Amino acid sequence: MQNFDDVDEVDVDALMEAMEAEAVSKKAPEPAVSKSVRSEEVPVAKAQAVGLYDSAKKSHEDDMPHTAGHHTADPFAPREGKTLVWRDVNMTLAAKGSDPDRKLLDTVWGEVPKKMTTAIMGPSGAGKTSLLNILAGRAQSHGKIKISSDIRLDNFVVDPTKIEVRRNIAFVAQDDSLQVTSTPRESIYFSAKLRLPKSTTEEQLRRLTNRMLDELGLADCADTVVGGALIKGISGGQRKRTSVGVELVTKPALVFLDEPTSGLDSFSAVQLCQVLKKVANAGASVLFTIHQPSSEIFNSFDSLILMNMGRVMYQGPTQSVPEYFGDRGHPNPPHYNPADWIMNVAQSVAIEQLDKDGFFPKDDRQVGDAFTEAVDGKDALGITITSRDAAQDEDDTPVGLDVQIGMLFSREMRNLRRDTMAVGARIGLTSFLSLLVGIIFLDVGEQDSSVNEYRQSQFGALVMVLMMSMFGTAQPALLAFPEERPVFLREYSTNHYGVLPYFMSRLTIELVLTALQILVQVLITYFMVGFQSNFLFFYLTVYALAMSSTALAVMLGCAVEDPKLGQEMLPLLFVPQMLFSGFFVVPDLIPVWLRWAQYLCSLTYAVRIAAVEEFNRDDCKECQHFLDVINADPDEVWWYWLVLVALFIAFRLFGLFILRQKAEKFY
Ligand SMILES: Nc1ncnc2c1ncn2[C@@H]1O[C@H](COP(=O)(O)OP(=O)(O)OP(=O)(O)O)[C@@H](O)[C@H]1O
Repeated sequence: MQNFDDVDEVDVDALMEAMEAEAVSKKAPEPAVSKSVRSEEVPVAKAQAVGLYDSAKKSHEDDMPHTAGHHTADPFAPREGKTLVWRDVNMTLAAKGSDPDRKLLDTVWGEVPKKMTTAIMGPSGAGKTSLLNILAGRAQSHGKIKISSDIRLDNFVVDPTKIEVRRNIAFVAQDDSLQVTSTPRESIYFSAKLRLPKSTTEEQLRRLTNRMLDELGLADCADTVVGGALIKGISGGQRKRTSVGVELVTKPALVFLDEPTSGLDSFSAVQLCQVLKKVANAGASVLFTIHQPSSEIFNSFDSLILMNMGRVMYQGPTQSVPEYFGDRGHPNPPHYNPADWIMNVAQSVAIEQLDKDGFFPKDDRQVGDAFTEAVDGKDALGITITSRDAAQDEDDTPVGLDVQIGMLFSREMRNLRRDTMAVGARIGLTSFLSLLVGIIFLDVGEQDSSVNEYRQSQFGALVMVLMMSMFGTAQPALLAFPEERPVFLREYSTNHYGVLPYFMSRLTIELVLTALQILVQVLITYFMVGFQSNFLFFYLTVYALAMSSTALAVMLGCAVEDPKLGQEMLPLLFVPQMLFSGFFVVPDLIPVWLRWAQYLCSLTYAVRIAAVEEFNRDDCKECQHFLDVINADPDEVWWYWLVLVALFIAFRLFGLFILRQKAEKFY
């Protein structure tokens, strides 16, 4: 064999020939990029490495045109692939007490070549998920975790934590985060509609969706809701396949999946792997972690990365695995599933012994200089530089904000229609509490307000109705976002829609739902208590307070990750409001240094507006005095309205800001 010590000087064609000869003997699927780096194969590895980086440069020349595949209704249409290469990926957990630093990933290297399926295997805790997350931009240094890496996409250095890069990677996480009230058909269509170019016709979207459902064996449950903890729906395996379909329908060039076959029966697992293979054949690079594959599934992978204790124990073509292990003293016993065998070796043989046996190959690929300039006018994401500024190719234009808001809104409406229990419980509870208040304060509003006791009760009824609207609407709003968070994060990070359309569609739903809830509440209490204010004015006041309270709750919901924590924090935001309402303590008696806080309380303003409307009567001097005591000035009602609306807008904007900050983080 030739001496390839000086790879930089070597004739690439000769190297390719040598590599092909080697690959033929091993029946490697795609010798141009696949590698095995045991010591006697170093020349081949180097040749492949040269091929790898050379192919990265050439990829722009010999690939399909950029828009290829966009305009067909075939989810397996040919596409421009991308090669992802990485080296020196390190992840360290900083020392704690007397424990030293712990290397969770140690100088990990590898690649996902285009047109191939690459599996990451390894014992539990080996670092598979951590590696996948780093490559997908879903992990970053934070707290005690330090991460460093050199990741290249078609030989451009990229930082996958950047949303632009992440959006080019179709990612199927281990936990399925699907909208529980959507069906698999609706979920896949939703993804296709929002992520494929605007020019894709409805007919194409429908056919793409149907094809995806058929390929993944989901045709029988295509119109059953996904379901969740409270709603009965499709099975766990069907959910998993739906998650895969949601990503694959967009014809991605890079597909990452975290344990896509877990929870699937063996038939469905094979079916899914065949689908992944088809996607790879279409040009995509497919990378996934997998636990205990059957030998049939194992042999279907083109390439394997075996991780052990945060290090790369093997990297190369799957077909070479038995030989690689055999050469190192661990031959695969006859009729033994090679996947089980290599896991067995990885887990039962001491790491020092494995080192001695010659596992854990070093990365001796010749990593050339990364591209810094666009190749053929295209950058790392395969986007023509000019089209970044102005979408040159009309057909490639993504859908606009209108479509995003429309799709999100109709999904929310569908959610309301299907989750009747949640809406029913909300309206039912409101009716019950309103009736209770109505019975307790029956006709109180019709009594003589100049009598101190009656006036106190009237004011009590007023504050009670307002507080009820505050809690009754804030609670569901607070819980809604943390519950929906996983779905939002997945969809946002995979480029379904922006933060603003999501926020707007949620706001619209809240406006409608809250209007209905408050109408029920006001209809019951207004007439039973016998309030003296104008009905419409009373309704608007209660509604404005409810919207401002939901804005505060949504802000809190966006800030906390755990719904339980949010619920516990709710009293912290609302109890002070009650104290400043003027009902429990006259504002002038509150310590001066704390009084400023009342200006942040929407309840204070709503109480003042409602009190002025109820008690500002010329025939009742006591009422005028009462308004003075609670600091409700009839001449300043417009000002109270202004603050109430301003608080609503401020809380909403702040919520939007927090959501935007959090949307880009996964850790
Ligand atoms: N944020 C973190 N903080 C502390 N340790 C972490 C963190 N993330 C990962 N680890 C540790 O890193 C190691 C690798 O974890 P990882 O989840 O990547 O393994 P895995 O191979 O995917 O395991 P499994 O097959 O069980 O999912 C584990 O020991 C895990 O405890």
